[in-house]
Amino acid sequence: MAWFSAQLVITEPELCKEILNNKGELIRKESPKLVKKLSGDGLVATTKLKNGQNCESWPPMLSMERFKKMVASAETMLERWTVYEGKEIEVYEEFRLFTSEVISRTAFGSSYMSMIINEALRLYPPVVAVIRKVEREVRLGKLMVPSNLELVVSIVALHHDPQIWGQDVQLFKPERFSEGVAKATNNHVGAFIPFGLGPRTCVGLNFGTTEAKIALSMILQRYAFTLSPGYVHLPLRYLTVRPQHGVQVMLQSL
Ligand code: HEM
Repeated sequence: MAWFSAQLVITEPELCKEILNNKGELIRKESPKLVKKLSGDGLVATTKLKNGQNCESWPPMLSMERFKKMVASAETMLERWTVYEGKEIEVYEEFRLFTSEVISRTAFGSSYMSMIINEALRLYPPVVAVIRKVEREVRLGKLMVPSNLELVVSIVALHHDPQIWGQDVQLFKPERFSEGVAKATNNHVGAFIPFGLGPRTCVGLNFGTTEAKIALSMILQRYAFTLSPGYVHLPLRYLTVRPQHGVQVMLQSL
């Protein structure tokens, strides 16, 4: 736990769990202006309209137009299939590249690919921290926290705590997750939270991880790739964490 200007930065898994599990009566979600523009107040927020009625706010980034773009490739496939209307479709060709192994890996998690994705999200969590504001004085563990204080749940600190992950915390070791997240974190529920925790958990969790698995499966079926010697490792936080100079790879067609 540490002060960062007027904000209290929380790094203990138990406290983080307690804060994020709060349903918002005592500890409210607080987002930087830019994030608010994208995600509004989140999905569980209710705002008062001018006529006094309540209305559920819908995050701008979840607009229908954006969803349509996200599922564009599936739409293209479906469009191609419209010419087959009324006939049986030979789907084998469409799915030829999706071997049963890839499909089961993609669909049923617990694979080396899930371990790789978890380890990447551990070392480089795209969202480094989430912020909450204390509405009314509240007890957190042994602390009495006054109202209006901003709490920063530091995801990046939790993910780099050697007491949880061991002395090799800085190494990229997907095997940590070979027996699941609970085992990897020694049952510290709040220690691995790339998508947040509690009532405000990311709604894109399944979409995001499935999309990554499908994209990776498709690439790995067609190409082998190695990192280019020109790659410079420089993770940068600009709203989310990203490689400042991109990731240059050398592709070899299989
Ligand atoms: C690797 C990809 C992603 C990561 C690491 C991520 C991470 C997060 C985190 C940490 C939160 C919790 C914020 C908080 O507690 O204050 C969150 C919330 C949210 N995420 Fe994601 N996210 C990802 C992808 C997505 C995608 C693809 C979508 C949309 C399809 C999405 C939609 C949302 C929304 C709407 C919320 C707000 C939920 C609420 O406050 O009720 N995210 N995300």
